[in-house]
Amino acid sequence: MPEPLFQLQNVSVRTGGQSRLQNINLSLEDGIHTGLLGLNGSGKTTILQLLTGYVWPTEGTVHSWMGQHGRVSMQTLRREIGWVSDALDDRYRARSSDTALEVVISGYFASVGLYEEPADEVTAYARKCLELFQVGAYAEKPYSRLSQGEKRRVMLARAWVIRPRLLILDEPCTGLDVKGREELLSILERALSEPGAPTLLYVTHHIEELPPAIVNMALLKNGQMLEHGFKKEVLSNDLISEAFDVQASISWEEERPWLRIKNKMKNH
Ligand SMILES: Nc1ncnc2c1ncn2[C@@H]1O[C@H](COP(=O)(O)OP(=O)(O)OP(=O)(O)O)[C@@H](O)[C@H]1O
Repeated sequence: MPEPLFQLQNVSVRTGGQSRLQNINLSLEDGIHTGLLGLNGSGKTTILQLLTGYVWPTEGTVHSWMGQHGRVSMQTLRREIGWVSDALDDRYRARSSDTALEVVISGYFASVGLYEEPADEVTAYARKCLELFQVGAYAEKPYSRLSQGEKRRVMLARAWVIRPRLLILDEPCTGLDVKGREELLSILERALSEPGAPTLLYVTHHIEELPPAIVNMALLKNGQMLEHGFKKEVLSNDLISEAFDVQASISWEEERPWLRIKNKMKNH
């Protein structure tokens, strides 16, 4: 059995009287890439914040491979988690002259902007990460002038440069056209087959963009876990219809699921 990287046990989160998650049990296994799926407001971001210690459970416990949250240094843990999100991209908006290479190296220092002189090995590895995500040619270009697809790949390289154990991709295909999405997914798939690649947690509300490498799925609805387990069992017609409040069916093309809506709103 693979060892759990993270385990949420009976976790509930309430903030300011509002329930965000209720009685969540979730185990992320080392080397088993997992997708986290649910509509807007279903609790996906709250789970990410729990894993990274930016939100604490009102009830229940969170464990990582380092130990129970609250008993281990969150700073040390965060050094081993790569997180790609639009929120991070936004923080680079004001830094229009940073090059793609500087953006990647800043990931090594867990900063937005580069304030330290990197060792040669760090710079060399940052270039390798850019190559891995096929944006090596843009190393000296300002990040702000890259296309959405190129920016996203630079951000992947930024997350990769710390050699994370867990790689969180939070809606990585938002804003990409179909070609950009497919390019990103195939480059990601190749990167995940590299020796020492991290375990992936892929967060989305779009089924079509789940990469083939995903093995397990966790399906959320209204702050509750509808189902968690092997993807082909979790992504069933009934469970997806329930999660998305529509009559839906899933068809599989090799390892990729595609969604078809049979009719409009389920309960309307
Ligand atoms: N800081 C907060 N204080 C109170 N309630 C919050 C807070 N952040 C989120 N919530 C609520 O918690 C629930 C889950 O939100 P969350 O952001 O985790 O969902 P999500 O699945 O990530 O949504 P999206 O796909 O829109 O990002 C929602 O009802 C939301 O309104």
